[in-house]
Amino acid sequence: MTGEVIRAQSVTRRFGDFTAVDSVSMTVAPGEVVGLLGANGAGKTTLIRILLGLLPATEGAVELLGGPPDRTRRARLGYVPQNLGLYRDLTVEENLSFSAGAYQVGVPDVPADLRDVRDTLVGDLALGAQRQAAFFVALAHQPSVLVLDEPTSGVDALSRAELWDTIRRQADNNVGVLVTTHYMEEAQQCDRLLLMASGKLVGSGSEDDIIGDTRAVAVHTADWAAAFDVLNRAEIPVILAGRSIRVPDTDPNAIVSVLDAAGITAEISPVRATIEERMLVLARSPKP
Ligand SMILES: Nc1ncnc2c1ncn2[C@@H]1O[C@H](COP(=O)(O)OP(=O)(O)OP(=O)(O)O)[C@@H](O)[C@H]1O
Repeated sequence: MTGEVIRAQSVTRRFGDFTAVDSVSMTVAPGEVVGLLGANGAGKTTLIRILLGLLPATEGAVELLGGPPDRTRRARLGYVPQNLGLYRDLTVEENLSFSAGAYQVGVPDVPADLRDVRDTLVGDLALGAQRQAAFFVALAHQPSVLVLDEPTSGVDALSRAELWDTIRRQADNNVGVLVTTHYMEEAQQCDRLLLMASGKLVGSGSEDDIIGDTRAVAVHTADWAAAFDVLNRAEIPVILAGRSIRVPDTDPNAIVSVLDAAGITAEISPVRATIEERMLVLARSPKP
């Protein structure tokens, strides 16, 4: 028996010849928010489904709340899957009643933000309100562990901030939270990060730990569109953010010579990579 709410020990999942999760060990403790990061297809959802006992591992062991992830332990879990897990042809209130019945708890009051739409079919709600409802339903039975698969995807910035307030309040009440996200500003709100690439856990710890010594080059030029085009054609991993050009994990001299050859004047400054750039580097060389 461990103090963690989630524990994976050398978990592997294969689909035929393909290894979706490759020998991953990780934990989530009560009261901490752990962010699970990785590019599309890195294996995050597959790992989550194994952790929750919804998919068997090919090898390795998982514990949810100190034991096998069976129905009894899942009753203490709040889970918001990517597709939200709500009944779209039931109203918000009906979803809440249904879930409360399944968990054998009283039906909580609909929160103020959702009161106007309590009698609306979930399928007719805007995505932000659907996500809010899914959160509320997942929390209604006061779970000890919360697992959120891209909980704020497609939600506006204000609703995102509110959902994160809710996540933080749960952790403050000693709930262990595992959350996947594609938003790097959200990754920064986690207590600890796990980074997956090609099924493997390739980084863990703080943002600094994840980035490690990965460097990037910032390219400043008035001809940013032409510079982007030329670098892209040279198969240099260039990123355009607004009018800023960044190139992770590449020799600055290679960038200068491609730009020189195209007659583009630019100022080049080596900088520390961001988490997104670290992920891009890993996605391009999937043998970490
Ligand atoms: N049932 C399955 N059969 C075959 N391959 C699968 C199955 N489920 C997942 N995969 C594959 O496993 C890999 C990991 O998928 P997974 O959904 O876990 O990634 P992810 O990191 O959650 O990606 P995303 O951010 O897009 O949700 C993908 O290549 C996916 O196609």
